[in-house]
Amino acid sequence: MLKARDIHKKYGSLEVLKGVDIDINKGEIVSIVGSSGAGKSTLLHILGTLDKPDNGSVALEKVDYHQLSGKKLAAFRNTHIGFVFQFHHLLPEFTALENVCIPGWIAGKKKKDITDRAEHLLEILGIGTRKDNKPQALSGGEQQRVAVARALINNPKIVFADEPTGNLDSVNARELHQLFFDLRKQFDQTFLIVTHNEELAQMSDRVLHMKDGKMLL
Ligand SMILES: Nc1ncnc2c1ncn2[C@@H]1O[C@H](COP(=O)(O)OP(=O)(O)OP(=O)(O)O)[C@@H](O)[C@H]1O
Repeated sequence: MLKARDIHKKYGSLEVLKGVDIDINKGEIVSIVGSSGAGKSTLLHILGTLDKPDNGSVALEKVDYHQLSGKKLAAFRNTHIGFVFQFHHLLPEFTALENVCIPGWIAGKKKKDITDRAEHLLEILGIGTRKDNKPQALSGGEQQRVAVARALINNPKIVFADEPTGNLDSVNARELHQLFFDLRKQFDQTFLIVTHNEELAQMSDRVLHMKDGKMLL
């Protein structure tokens, strides 16, 4: 489903990615691990369209999306790619439900369909009763679940998660890990997760190890 070849990236004279290949199949939950500075987040940002590679290609179901630009790239990102970050980046003035709906509104889908799916996702994630609260009234774990629901609202082909549980205590982290697997079971959802969490890495279908800008075999 996701295929990247020979990804290179430099920041000034710093060579951060030195020819990375990656293949992810539909419905897989894959973790990327490696020491700090290995280039994991840079790779995830490139795969997720948030940054461009200097060289190499990235295709999602055969669409080489780094060839897209402007509005086409933004639309591709919004409809096909979900993101979960360490800090949830929820909008404080909107309720949990509204935060989940926003990417659906941007995609121009029917309001009722978006609301129904958002409510369903919040239910699955165990926070259905908290939907009318604004982020500040939610716990860290609840906020992160809202962020996961938001990532899933447009039924993305893949979700990229960068240290999704890095800011959570171990109980909340474990619960969120379990939810990724529940979502895979329910939607055949594909996840690529950068993590320092050993437990999450071990639960994954595959673990990819990065070192000094390269994927270890
Ligand atoms: N925008 C940028 N400009 C300059 N250097 C950058 C930029 N982004 C990342 N780097 C550098 O690239 C290297 C790889 O960073 P990256 O965040 O990808 O590593 P990482 O493996 O995700 O590390 P960590 O586990 O600490 O998050 C680091 O040396 C970092 O300082």
